[in-house]
Amino acid sequence: MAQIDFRNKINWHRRYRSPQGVKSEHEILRIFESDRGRIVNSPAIRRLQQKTQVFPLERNAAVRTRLTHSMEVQQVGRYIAKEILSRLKEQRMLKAYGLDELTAPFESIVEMACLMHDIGNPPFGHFGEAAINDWFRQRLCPSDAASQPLSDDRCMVKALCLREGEEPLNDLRRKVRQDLCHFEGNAQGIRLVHTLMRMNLTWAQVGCILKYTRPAWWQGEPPASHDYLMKKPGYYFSEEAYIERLRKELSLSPFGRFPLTWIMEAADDISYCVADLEDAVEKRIFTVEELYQHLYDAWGHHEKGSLFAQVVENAFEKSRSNSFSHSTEDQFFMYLRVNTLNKLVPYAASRFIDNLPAIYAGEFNHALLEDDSSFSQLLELYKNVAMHHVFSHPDVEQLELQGYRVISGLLEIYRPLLQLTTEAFSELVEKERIKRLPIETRLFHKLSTRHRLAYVEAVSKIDRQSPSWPVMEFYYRCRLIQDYISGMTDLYAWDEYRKLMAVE
Ligand SMILES: Nc1nc2c(ncn2[C@H]2C[C@H](O)[C@@H](COP(=O)(O)OP(=O)(O)OP(=O)(O)O)O2)c(=O)[nH]1
Ligand SMILES: [Mg+2]
Repeated sequence: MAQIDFRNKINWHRRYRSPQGVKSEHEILRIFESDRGRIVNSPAIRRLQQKTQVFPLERNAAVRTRLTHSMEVQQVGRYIAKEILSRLKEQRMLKAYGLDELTAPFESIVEMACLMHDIGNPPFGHFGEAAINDWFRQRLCPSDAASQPLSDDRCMVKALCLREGEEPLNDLRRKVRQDLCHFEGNAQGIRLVHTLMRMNLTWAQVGCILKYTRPAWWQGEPPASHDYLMKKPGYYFSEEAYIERLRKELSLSPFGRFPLTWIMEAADDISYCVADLEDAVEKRIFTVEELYQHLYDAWGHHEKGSLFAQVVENAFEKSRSNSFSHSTEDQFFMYLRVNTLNKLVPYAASRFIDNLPAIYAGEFNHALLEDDSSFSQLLELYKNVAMHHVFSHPDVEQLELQGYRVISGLLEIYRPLLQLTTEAFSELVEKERIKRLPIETRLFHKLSTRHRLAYVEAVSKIDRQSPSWPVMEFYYRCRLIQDYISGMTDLYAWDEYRKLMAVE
């Protein structure tokens, strides 16, 4: 394995107009401060304030949104990063790992990746994702393209149907059909940061949000050595060349991950597991007493001094013993959060350090908090109780079904744009108004300029005489629709849907 030297990973260059030459510690710090400014001031971050964490369309402002959740993840990520760096300092390993002048960028990259980690999530979270994928799957049937050209290929788009004897083109058709049916929040995040918002962040900062390393067009099982890292799609065909360059810039192996990404992932896991339970109490899905009982029952085996006793039981007892100054609920969650962090953060830090060679190489095929320790068991406990008692609550499921319906409905409304021929759509893009296409013209005007420009730029690079032109044009047109709909906030999607369905 390569020698650990973080100077080869914390690459402060940018894709465009990159700083050049040798940089001092101070100058490198400034580059990462610039990344922070670009991220914090981005409208995509602000949109997270109206996106679902667990409860769609929530009016109670004390319940978390994706934005308030992301701020908490940022704080936990910073805590883990500091813990790792302090330990390495005590072990006098900072210099050996090339980190002695890079501790501040290390922390900053983790923090900002945490703040951005959900930036590509569509409205209504996983239900929005499922709605997009189901809708495209029903029309493109990627499974029919998996083998030879079929006479009964159910794909509704002519340009994407496989044809005898058109082999290289058929491969492209397979790839496109697969890719478009694997919309994923993390992959959309990469697209947003690079292609749509053109934030031009440092390579290291983007590398840190590449959570999964499977291309969206991947078919079949991922290799066992990378089955965790390739659990979900991490980037699209449209960003293939960019990711290839990113890999070179960060010395990443083909399906390897950037080392600091494991910290972002652990911070997310630690944050949401307690927060989701707290939100459920705020929403009166259960009381603290009922929650405690659920946790107690689900833990099963109770032994004196267990992690459950140290964290959950301790929080419960403390919150009852001094309930005069605050509400029991606030007290319970304060202690539960503090106890949980005090156990899980040091554990995540030691897992990172103990597995540093594999993590540095990008090949550690697990989450930091995924092993058979009691620490991972505690995290699982919180998630299981949330799964059984919160996500499955009738009100939550009702709203999720509505969210699914809204996203499918919006796709249906915009379908006329996908039904135009390549020639007709190209004419519409060029002239922006075509008399014989009144509906398509009006739908086209509703798309955001940023997304339209990304489409125009992508198709401008394709040779219109090449046989792949209609395939690629249609690909980018679908991306355009997915960009537009996934970029909406929950509330915006809801309002748009009602307006366009003319129900008010
Ligand atoms: N309402 C609802 N929320 C859910 C459900 N499953 C998970 N959640 C919540 C729990 C967490 O607050 C949050 C999990 O975050 P993400 O949606 O980003 O997924 P996760 O981080 O697990 O996966 P990722 O690796 O980022 O794709 O979503 C569900 O079925 N319904
Ligand atoms: Mg996530």
